Amino acid sequence: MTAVGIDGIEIWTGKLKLDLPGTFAPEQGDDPEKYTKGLGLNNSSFPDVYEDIVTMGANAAKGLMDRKGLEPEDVGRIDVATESAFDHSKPVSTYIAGCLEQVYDGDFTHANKGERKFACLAGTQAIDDAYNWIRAGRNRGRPAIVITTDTALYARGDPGEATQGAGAVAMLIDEDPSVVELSTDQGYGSKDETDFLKPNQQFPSVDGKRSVQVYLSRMREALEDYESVTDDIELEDFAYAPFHTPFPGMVRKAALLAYRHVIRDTAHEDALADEIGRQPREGEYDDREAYEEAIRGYMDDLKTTEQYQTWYDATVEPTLGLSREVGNWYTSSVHIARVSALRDALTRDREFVDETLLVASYGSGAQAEIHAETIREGWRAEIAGLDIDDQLDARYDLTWDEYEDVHDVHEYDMDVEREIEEFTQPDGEFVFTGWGRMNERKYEYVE
Ligand SMILES: CC(=O)CC(=O)SCCNC(=O)CCNC(=O)[C@H](O)C(C)(C)COP(=O)(O)OP(=O)(O)OC[C@H]1O[C@@H](n2cnc3c(N)ncnc32)[C@H](O)[C@@H]1OP(=O)(O)O
Repeated sequence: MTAVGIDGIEIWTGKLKLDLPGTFAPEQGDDPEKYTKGLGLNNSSFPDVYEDIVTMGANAAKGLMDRKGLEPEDVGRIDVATESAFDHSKPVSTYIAGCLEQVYDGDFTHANKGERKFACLAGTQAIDDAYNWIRAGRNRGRPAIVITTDTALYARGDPGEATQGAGAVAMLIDEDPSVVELSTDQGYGSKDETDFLKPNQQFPSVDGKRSVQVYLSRMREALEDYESVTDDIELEDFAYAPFHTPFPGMVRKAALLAYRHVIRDTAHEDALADEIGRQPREGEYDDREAYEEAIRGYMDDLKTTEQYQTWYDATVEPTLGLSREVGNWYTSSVHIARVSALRDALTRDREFVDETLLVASYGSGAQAEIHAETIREGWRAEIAGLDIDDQLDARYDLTWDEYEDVHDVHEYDMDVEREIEEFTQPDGEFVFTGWGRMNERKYEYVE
């Protein structure tokens, strides 16, 4: 079967930055280490006043098309995944295609466009759609562009405010891909949950503590489902394991749970037995409560072992690099985790063509999905071509007062009476310019 997967990637970060330990923590009266060590975040990205999900998505897509030498007619499909859409009918992909048509000679008239929604999972689902479309032979040899784009803002004062972020990723999905080939096998964990939702509102209603538990439960179910369609997973099978990363501390919890699950009844469990005992088995306990307490004790011990730490440092920690500097990008989050892993491999000059990633996506509401990806020959050139370090360095560092203004500017219901100036100068990018006669948002390309 022809390989299908990710052939190219571009990232666009919001052009502003909030320093969490330096600027946010003092205003909250918090110890800065709650952010750097507890949540695992240093900075969040924010959109400047002329940026939104369309400009960020269009800028990422233009970067991708230019790098891959594509014209609009070459593209058969544009799907956008977002949980920050401002229009209940017209998909964001049409706005983005409209932007791109301002700068290319051709148009996307014969491209299929859509929008995917399942919280942060939607980007992975949009990749699935493209994969299925190509595998079904309906693509006429053309690739798909999948764009994940979000302004992940929370209401002021919500505990989630510390985990905000804004940015976009554009990915080219094609046959014979340069970066990774996607596995056909997938595992799902899915249940109707009300942990994080936006019922006709811009900012989420969140039960933060519960959302953490829901994430872990759905991930466990997805892992079990994935194991049921593949051979049992071995730790050695995966070079990196990129997870959906709302904040790195969440992944720390998920990785520990996944490790415990995967090593059960293996030589890895045996090797730890002298140090921390074997994993509790439910049948050995009188009731569920006692069993769960024993599991918690085992996990506390497990995370201190050298065996676990070595695996975590090699396989999971490198996936968190970008997240620590940008915060939660919702639909993009697992995709920047993958890029972080590949950047780590590049820095280490690692030869790992044909090695495998275990990719774990998640969306509140709630569903997790797990699949594998195989590294392809062209990964190194694609990842070396990213300019994300320059973008991160160029971000404008907001003061507290400026952060409050920026949050107000991006809040739909907020009537900002004073004029808030842009903090950065647009340069070779799409910008938001105001509203049209039908309340549509308008965009221009600034040279
Ligand atoms: C939103 C999505 O993208 C979808 C999902 O993944 S849902 C799952 C994740 N959920 C979210 O991201 C929801 C939005 N976030 C939130 O609501 C909140 O950020 C949160 C509930 C996750 C945490 O908020 P909080 O209650 O203010 O933080 P709190 O739990 O006190 O502290 C965070 C961590 O820092 C640790 N910490 C606190 N102070 C510390 C200090 N001084 N030094 C070191 N660590 C510290 C805490 O112990 C805690 O770690 P553990 O959970 O491992 O114990």
